[in-house]
Amino acid sequence: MYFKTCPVANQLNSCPSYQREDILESAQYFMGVALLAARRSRDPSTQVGACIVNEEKKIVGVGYNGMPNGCGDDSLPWRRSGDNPVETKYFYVCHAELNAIMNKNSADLKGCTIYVTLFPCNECSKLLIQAGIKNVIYLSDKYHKLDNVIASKKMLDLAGIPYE
Ligand SMILES: O=c1[nH]c(=O)n([C@H]2C[C@H](O)[C@@H](COP(=O)(O)O)O2)cc1CO
Ligand SMILES: [Zn+2]
Repeated sequence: MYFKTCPVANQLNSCPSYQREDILESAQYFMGVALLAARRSRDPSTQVGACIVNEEKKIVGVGYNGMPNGCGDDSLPWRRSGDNPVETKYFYVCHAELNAIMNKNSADLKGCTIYVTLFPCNECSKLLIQAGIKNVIYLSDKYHKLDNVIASKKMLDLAGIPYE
């Protein structure tokens, strides 16, 4: 049993078995890392972060949505709509999940959990499934009515990957 205040000396930290108890839970920590990564995104409307964690609870990949490497942050559009889809961001932006997978520092991602601030789209779910990710933890599901998210959930269900 551990005490915040040592019951013997009635003094903080004086007990050899003292340890802090109000620590961040691991799920909060990993989602916190995803949220911090999202803050690196230059997308003016939606910033997404992803943090991939292995079965030993070690972070093995982090990413956020951004333009492809070498394409220059000012060379491609960030707008959401326009007369020509080529002039919107959607053809270009690399999703947070893709970047987290590509940034992995382990041989593979089999059995990993992904913490992601926005529910993965259908393309990202394909990547997660093929990479061997076994669990999805998300914060926002703001696009749950969109077909791509419905399709995404369909694939995750079929692949036996829970999301919560
Ligand atoms: O799975 C995802 N991962 C991800 O990084 N994104 C990014 C792509 C865009 O930069 C942004 C969505 O933009 P918007 O909300 O303006 O449509 O979020 C979007 C999704 C799902 O839509
Ligand atoms: Zn996606």
